[in-house]
Amino acid sequence: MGLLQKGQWVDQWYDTGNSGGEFRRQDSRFRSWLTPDGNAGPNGEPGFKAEKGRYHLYVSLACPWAHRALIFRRIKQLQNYIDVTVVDPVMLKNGWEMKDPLYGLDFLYQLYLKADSSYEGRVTVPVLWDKQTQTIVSNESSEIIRMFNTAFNALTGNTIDYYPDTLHERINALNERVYDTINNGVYRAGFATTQEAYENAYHSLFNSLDWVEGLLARQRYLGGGQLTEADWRLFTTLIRFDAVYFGHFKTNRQLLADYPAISGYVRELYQIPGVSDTVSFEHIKTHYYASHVMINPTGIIPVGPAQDFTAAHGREGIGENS
Ligand SMILES: N[C@@H](CCC(=O)N[C@@H](CS)C(=O)NCC(=O)O)C(=O)O
Repeated sequence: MGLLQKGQWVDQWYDTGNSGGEFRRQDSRFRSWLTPDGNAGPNGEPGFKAEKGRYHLYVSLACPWAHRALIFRRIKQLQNYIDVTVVDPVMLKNGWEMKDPLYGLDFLYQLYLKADSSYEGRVTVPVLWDKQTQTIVSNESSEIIRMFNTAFNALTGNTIDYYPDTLHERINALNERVYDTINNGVYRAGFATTQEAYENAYHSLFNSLDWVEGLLARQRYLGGGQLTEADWRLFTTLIRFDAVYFGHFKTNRQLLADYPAISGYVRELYQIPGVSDTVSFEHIKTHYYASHVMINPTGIIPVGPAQDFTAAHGREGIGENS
């Protein structure tokens, strides 16, 4: 675990010294957009044109943020348009390691330096790479999934919209709470270095999970009757919860298996065609338990829990009469 400083890789755990023991996630720095025609994206910067075979996605199968991008690649049928490299599950002193098919690199930080030799900061997945200009288009998963949602529609013919105009406000509000308290909330609990910071994260996490359970008892998806990006953003945290966060990050008031609506919902999303192919519990468990030596110094990877995401989800008809 480390970061780039002055063109050099430095092995360093997260610094929580100036934030009262609280883990603060660094903002992503590469924020360009893929667009159908290469015109500027929402942030006004020059865009990158959606083209078959031009872009490459670097992911970790362990990482919930990278997982979002992988799911959108699958559900938007982009497999023949964008190739993928999966980094090694264990991330230690050199950061993410890989067998890079494009340039023969060994470490993800080398790709960041190739894009920008003056880049400073953490080296994270996912990375959406442009082979043509040899740079990073984006390393921000929330924006990569928005690009995948629409940029290739004319090429693939897949026009399913996970961020429909009519639901923007609702989805944005859901995303904000889910990001702060659940997606990033589990990390704020797990990476806290003071009791207070951990407990704050723990309580806001379970307040939000109780709220999600209430919503999902009444309606099929987070935004109502329609599956949206808000569901996929939540799903990648939920699927890891009982196997990793509950124990490793000490978010252990209860298992998700003990929330009836949430657990049926996770099974439903897991069973959507193609999604299970994006889930690797081997990478998920190996990564967290073997990489975070500060939290789990023995590196022992738990054998359990026994889980069956293929069991009947029972979500048909939820919310239909309301
Ligand atoms: N905001 C980023 C966060 C990505 C992120 O933090 N990825 C983690 C893996 S789950 C990572 O690569 N961490 C390496 C590090 O922080 O050094 C996104 O959503 O794309």
